[in-house]
Amino acid sequence: MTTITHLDVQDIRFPTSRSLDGSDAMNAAPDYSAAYVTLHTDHTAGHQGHGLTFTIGRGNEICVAAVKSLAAMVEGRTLASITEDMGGFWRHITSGDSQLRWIGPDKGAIHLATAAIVNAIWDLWAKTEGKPIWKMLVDMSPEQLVNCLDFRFVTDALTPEEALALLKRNEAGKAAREQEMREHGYPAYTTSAGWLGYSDDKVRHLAREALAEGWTHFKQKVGGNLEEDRRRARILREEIGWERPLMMDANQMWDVDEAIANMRQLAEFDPLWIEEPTSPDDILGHAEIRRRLAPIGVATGEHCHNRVMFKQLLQAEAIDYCQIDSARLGGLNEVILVLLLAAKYGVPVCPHAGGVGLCEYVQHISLFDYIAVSASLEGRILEYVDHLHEHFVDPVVIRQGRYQAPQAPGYSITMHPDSLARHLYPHGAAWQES
Ligand SMILES: C[C@H](O)[C@@H](O)CC(=O)C(=O)O
Ligand SMILES: [Mg+2]
Repeated sequence: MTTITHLDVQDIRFPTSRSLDGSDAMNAAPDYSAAYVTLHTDHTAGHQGHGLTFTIGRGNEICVAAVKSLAAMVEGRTLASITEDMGGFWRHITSGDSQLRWIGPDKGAIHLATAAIVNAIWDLWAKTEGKPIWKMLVDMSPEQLVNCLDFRFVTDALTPEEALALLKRNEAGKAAREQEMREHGYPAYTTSAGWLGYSDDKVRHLAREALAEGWTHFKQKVGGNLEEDRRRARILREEIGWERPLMMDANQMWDVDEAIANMRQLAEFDPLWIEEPTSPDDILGHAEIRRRLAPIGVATGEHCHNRVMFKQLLQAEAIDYCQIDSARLGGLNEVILVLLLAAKYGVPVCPHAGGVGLCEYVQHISLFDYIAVSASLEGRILEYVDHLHEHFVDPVVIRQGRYQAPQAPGYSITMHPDSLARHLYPHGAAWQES
């Protein structure tokens, strides 16, 4: 029996703003950061659970404080007492302390902190089972998976019985799809040539490099100056041609009518989707943009903080692509629920991964989605950004623009101790250099 003896949380920050990696129109100079959780245990093999939530610098200390406030929910508990009723555990950590719930509910720093802890529990569980998360999920029965979910507030759109039926409908082909993923990997697109703060030369050079590496789908940032957006789109089209899909991401810069007007200007570059065209909370605004911009698709989700928001985006037919974020939703339990909601509404899930550790997380989610939930790759493409993977013990592996299925047990989110020490904010060595 494994007991979680105590929880540690560290404020880890990478000075990515120095090179403008990750920059966009709204987030001009992000320092990719993580509130990094370690669950210490008395497991005889010394297993620890790791999880992180992602921020872009200042404010990371607020997530760290929120993790500390939630720590008592898991400290002293046996892993089995949690995993035998994962749905109940998730209800407990999100609603069990009504005073803490008040500063959410299911949103903001407290929900980001929830994600870090919940994902650390899943990581620990998968390590003790000796399986990567995606494989552990694929091997669970539909009943076990449904037992991990909290359907509160979504039963008008998805009941446990419907979730069970969705998971059962594609059971037949699971083994073949697993084999296919092990052999070929999951298709991805790169955002790394398209950050807003990069010079034209850098965009051109990175696009060429990415093409040579076998990338077939590209994303660029827009939403600053329209003429500059057009110039960068022209560069990208010159390099990648017109056959390869190009996506655009405005990171919430526009009002609804502005988004429509600006995207009509950018339509000549044939974008597959416009991502976060407006406020992430404006469900009807997204629906309006989608209706008036078709056939350009509308994508959103990296700032969509819970299952209720996704439910409404789907009910309102507001999105063509559902971009769940593995650390903004309250961890894997809520992610799985949204995968099922999206499957019910027939909307492809293309997870967000622009951040530290997010690529490591989402590869598991998309593999599980394909093998056990959607059984389709149509309209599905997983984001990749080429930053900070060297800090992870089991980093993502990409070949010819496809994520290779991870083999190591866990959620691939464990970081090297020296990386943690070096990037501990504010005293780590990385923060002492100018
Ligand atoms: C601040 C982040 O880098 C953001 O730009 C990521 C993002 O929007 C994406 O990857 O999509
Ligand atoms: Mg984005």
